[in-house]
This record gives sequence, structure tokens and C-alpha cells, in this order.
Amino acid sequence: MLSAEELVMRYGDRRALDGFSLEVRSGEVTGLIGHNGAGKSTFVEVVAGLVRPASGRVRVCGVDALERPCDARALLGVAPQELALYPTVTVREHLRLFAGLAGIRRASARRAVGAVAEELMLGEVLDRRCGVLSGGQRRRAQAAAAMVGTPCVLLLDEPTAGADPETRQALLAAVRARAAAGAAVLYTTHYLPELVDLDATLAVARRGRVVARGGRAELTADLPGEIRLSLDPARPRPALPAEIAGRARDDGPHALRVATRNPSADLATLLAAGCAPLSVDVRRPDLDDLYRSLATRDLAADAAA
Ligand SMILES: Nc1ncnc2c1ncn2[C@@H]1O[C@H](COP(=O)(O)OP(=O)(O)OP(=O)(O)O)[C@@H](O)[C@H]1O
Repeated sequence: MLSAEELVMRYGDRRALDGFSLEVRSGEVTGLIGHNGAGKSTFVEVVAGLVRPASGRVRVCGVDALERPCDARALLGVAPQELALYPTVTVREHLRLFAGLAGIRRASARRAVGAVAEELMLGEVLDRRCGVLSGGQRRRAQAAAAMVGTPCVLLLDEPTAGADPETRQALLAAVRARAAAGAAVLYTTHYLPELVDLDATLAVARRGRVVARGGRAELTADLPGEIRLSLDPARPRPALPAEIAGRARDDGPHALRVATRNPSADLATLLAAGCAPLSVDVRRPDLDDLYRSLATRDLAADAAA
């Protein structure tokens, strides 16, 4: 389990973390999302012991990561956002090194390297130097190095950035398998559909702290979904009822989108008002809506400040 309390991390007078608290349970994948500069990578770096916060606490499987960084590091698998592989070392040597650092003995390490290489489609490049790998192969090698020691906490910072669909699927499957085996996984990404694939809980970071935390259904429950109506170009557009007009926007010349918490009631109102759509799509609120609603709330808060 990973837990962080009230972390503060400053770069000069900028607070990269400003009271950042988060808990990820064993067996849970938590998607850490938020705008550029929200503090996601800084949090990963603090947990990994790469930078030291001014205050706060971090525990990795019960070990105080600020008091005992080496002990905590041995329990962690980390794939940082920036690719960090030794260019002159082969993938196999790299993975053996990380297996060794995790305390796995030679024969078991050989098996662990073979297993993770197969899982992440690295078999063909195991004996190539990391410096000559393609971008996607490097991503997979970096993720494999994080996973080879079967860590109890796995930190993956945008592991699929620039990855092709096959690499992405292999990485997501490997992450799901680690969580199923009991690891606590922190996964930062800007590709929100991945978090659905991972069945992840969410933590939304903003300006150095977590401002929303919970399951996807829970966090999107109060958000409006949307009705999209395709309109008949041959018919004049009816005037929209007042209770709907404020939530409606044109989507091209012959389509309309209406933000709604009650699709059937709004649709009935539109039909009664003379709207005769050619087709109707109803969309439940999703992670994009959550992200947009938080961004809008941020803009409103900034304007008020
Ligand atoms: N080494 C550093 N020196 C100075 N400022 C830094 C350093 N690293 C990060 N920062 C600042 O700390 C803040 C948080 O950055 P961080 O990289 O954690 O954001 P992020 O949420 O990971 O962003 P992104 O989505 O772009 O990866 C930013 O304002 C950034 O400019």
C-alpha cells in the first residue's frame, strides 16, 4: 500500500506539491490525472526518493520512505516519465540488474526476466542495447524494469506516451496483472480511456494537491450527460424551450447538443416543442466530462480570486 500525507515540495518559490495527500491500496490501480504542471510527476519523484519534500509523510508498504528511502525503494517499481535506460546496456542486462536490485536471486531472476519480456513483447530485443531501441520498445523496456522485481507498489508515469496500440495493450494488460496479483499501482496519464481499461479509481491533481478522489462512477455521478440530436435540414428549427436553451449548443448546422441530467425528460420536452430529430444519441457522463467540469471550476475559482 502507498500512502502520502500533506506533502509540500518547493522549487524556489513555486510549490510543485502543496499539501498532496493520496492513498493507493494493494490490488488497486489509481489513475492520477490533472493538468500539465499539476504535480503528478513531482509526486512520483518524491515517492521514488528522487527529490526530497520540505514536509509531509510517505509510506510504502508501511516503510517510511523519507526516513528509510533505500528500504522503501526496494519495495517500489518505478517507470519515470522521462526514459531512463542505460544506452550501452542490453535489455536483458538491464532487467537482470533491476531484478537483482529487488533482491531476486540469479535463477529466479532469469525466469522473471523471461516472463516479463514475454509479457511486454521484448523477446526479440532482449539482447539489443537499450540505446538502439525504438521509442515504443524503450517504453516497454522501462516498464519491464519497473515490474521485473514484482514490487508491492508500482509507479508508472505516463507509461504509454507515444506507444503504438499494440504496446499500449501489452502495457495495460501487464498493469492489470500486477494489480490482480496485489500490487498498489499509481498510473499517471493524459489518455483517460486507459483508466477505464484498467478499471482504475481516480485521483485528480490540481496545483500540487489532490482535489477529487474516488471511483469513476462516484466522481461522474453528479455530472450532466448529453443528448445529441440530428435535425432534419428540410424543416425549420423550432425555438427551444427556455429550460433547455441555456444548456444547448449547435453542433454544426443540423445537429444540437444538450447537456442533461435527465435525458428522457429533456427529450420529451424537446419533442413536445416541435423538435423532430432524425436521430438521437444519449451519452452518459464520462471522464472527459469530469476533467472538463474540474477545469471549468478551476477557471471560475481563478476568476473569483
Ligand atoms: N526540476 C524542477 N525545477 C523547477 N521546477 C520544477 C521542476 N520539476 C517540476 N517543476 C515545476 O513543478 C510543477 C509541477 O511539475 P510536474 O512535472 O510535477 O507536473 P505534472 O503534473 O507531472 O505535469 P505534466 O502533465 O506536464 O507531466 C510545475 O510548475 C513544474 O514547472
